[in-house]
Amino acid sequence: MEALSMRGYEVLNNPFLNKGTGFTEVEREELGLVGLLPSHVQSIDEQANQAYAQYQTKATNLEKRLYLSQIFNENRTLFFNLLDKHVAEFMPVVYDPTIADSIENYSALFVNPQNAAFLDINHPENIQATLENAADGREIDLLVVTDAEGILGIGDWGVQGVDIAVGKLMVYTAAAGIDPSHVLPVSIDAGTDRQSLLDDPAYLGNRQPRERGETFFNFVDKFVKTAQSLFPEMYLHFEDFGRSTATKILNTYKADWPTFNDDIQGTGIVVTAAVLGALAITGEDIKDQVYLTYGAGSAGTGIANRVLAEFMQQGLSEEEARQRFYMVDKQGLLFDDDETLTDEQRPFARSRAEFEHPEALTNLEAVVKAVHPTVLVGTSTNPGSFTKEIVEEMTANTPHPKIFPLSNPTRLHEAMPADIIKWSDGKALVAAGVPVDPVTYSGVTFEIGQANNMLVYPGLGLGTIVSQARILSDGMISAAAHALGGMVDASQSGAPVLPPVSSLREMSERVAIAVAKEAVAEGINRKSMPDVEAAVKNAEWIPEY
Ligand SMILES: NC(=O)c1ccc[n+]([C@@H]2O[C@H](COP(=O)([O-])OP(=O)(O)OC[C@H]3O[C@@H](n4cnc5c(N)ncnc54)[C@H](O)[C@@H]3O)[C@@H](O)[C@H]2O)c1
Ligand SMILES: O=C(O)C[C@H](O)C(=O)O
Ligand SMILES: [Mn+2]
Repeated sequence: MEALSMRGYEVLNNPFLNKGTGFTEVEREELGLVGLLPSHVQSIDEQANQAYAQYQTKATNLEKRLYLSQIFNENRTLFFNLLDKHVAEFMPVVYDPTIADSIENYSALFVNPQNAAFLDINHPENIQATLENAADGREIDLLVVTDAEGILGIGDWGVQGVDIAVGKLMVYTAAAGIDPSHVLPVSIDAGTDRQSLLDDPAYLGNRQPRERGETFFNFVDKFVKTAQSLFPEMYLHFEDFGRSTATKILNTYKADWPTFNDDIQGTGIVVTAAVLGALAITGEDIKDQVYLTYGAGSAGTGIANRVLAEFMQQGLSEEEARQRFYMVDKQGLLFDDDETLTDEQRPFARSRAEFEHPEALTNLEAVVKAVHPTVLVGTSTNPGSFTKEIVEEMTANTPHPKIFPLSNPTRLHEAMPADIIKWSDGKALVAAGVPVDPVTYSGVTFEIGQANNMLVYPGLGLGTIVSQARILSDGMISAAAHALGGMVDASQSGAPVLPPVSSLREMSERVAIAVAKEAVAEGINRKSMPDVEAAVKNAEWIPEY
């Protein structure tokens, strides 16, 4: 960034350069800031303490988020310094679940475009100018793009979904020290099928039905090719695309460019790590597990593929591994004679001949009774669907059921961890998509792991960016799952199946090192890395002046 060519208000109004009252007297002289600020020079710690005191006066999480966004809009360094000091407390406010409220209210709350690139489906000719304008001469290493067709579990939010790209990038910096001046959030405004937005006079996006098919895919392709030519070092992260486009887009680009789909791959890694963590606690063998997906969309099938790969890595043939997987979606257990199956579901579909009464397997409870899962993962967006009966049934058939309700935000969780622990008489190992408080049951305090892709995507991105890996390989993804899965404390009763969010930085660094080492081992790093650990540590941006 051409910091020194800017002066006065240009500097104060640039969130990547602004230090506010933190500018020293010398800097004020040099940058034409004399008289533009109150005279007292504050340290970043003083600024952060003052901001934290203000933060605490805000009544709701959404108000807290808006307050922090204001700091983000004005001074990125201060924002990330503050986030660093209070990471576990701020994460639910900056990110999930509060981010869902900010997306739903984006147009009404709009004050600042937050340096995002807003691509308009009606103007493919503007893609290049949009990306160039938004990058504003900055080198871009990381781009998070959403078309917002499937925001969390809350569906299509049109241009308002841009907040998920901004929010995911906040987590990249907070967790893995990605330099916030080297990132770009991107919204593809392809219209929306949400009638309430189309009817809302305050809605800030295109008021038209969502564009699909060839027009949509051609637009995405033009965007990807343009971004690749403008930002040749870029790691490309796709977020919250719809079930019918997410895998297709990932598969189009992943063999030639470092491309990542967070819902499919990030969630796959975190849940694999959670399964490995749970098995480390119970001492069970992965080969004895029976895995049931509830909600077989992008996340559900992405997770199942990653856990399946882990079964195979641990010695099962593909056929043996597939025998241990079942999938339930709206229609019930997925059968191979069902013509509505998606391409991603089909390999997991079962034969009706395996069951005495296949016609009865149209709901989760019936399937749980028939297949006796030991692992149940919810990515269905169907709240309350892991009932007492289901949890009791699993507990009757396996000593330690592993039950992970992952649908976000909180109101969509398939069950709340406290209920699962109660219904299983303290036997279940639970992880949830959002942060939840520890649960005390029969004298044991259970810490609940947060099986959210935030635990892994920042480190995965950092490791890939630092090594300048040509692609994000399957081996790098597996290395990330193992790095995270090896971080549980099996000796402590009530231990979580995943490490706590308070150790996000340590986790991300560990994942980044494992991922970069794997890139080097595979020979796909474009940057030579004699000392991977040092390279990862040196790459981490520190939020100080
Ligand atoms: N914890 C995490 O890190 C994480 C990551 C990704 C997604 N998720 C959550 O998972 C959920 C799904 O996300 P996605 O991206 O896979 O969405 P998606 O739309 O691709 O998939 C949802 C699937 O659930 C199915 N479904 C809907 N209602 C159902 C019902 N009543 N019974 C059974 N199946 C039903 C849909 O048919 C679809 O196949 C969301 O709530 C999202 O927030 C969590
Ligand atoms: O955004 C999150 O909190 C996780 C995940 O990517 C989701 O779509 O729910
Ligand atoms: Mn997502």
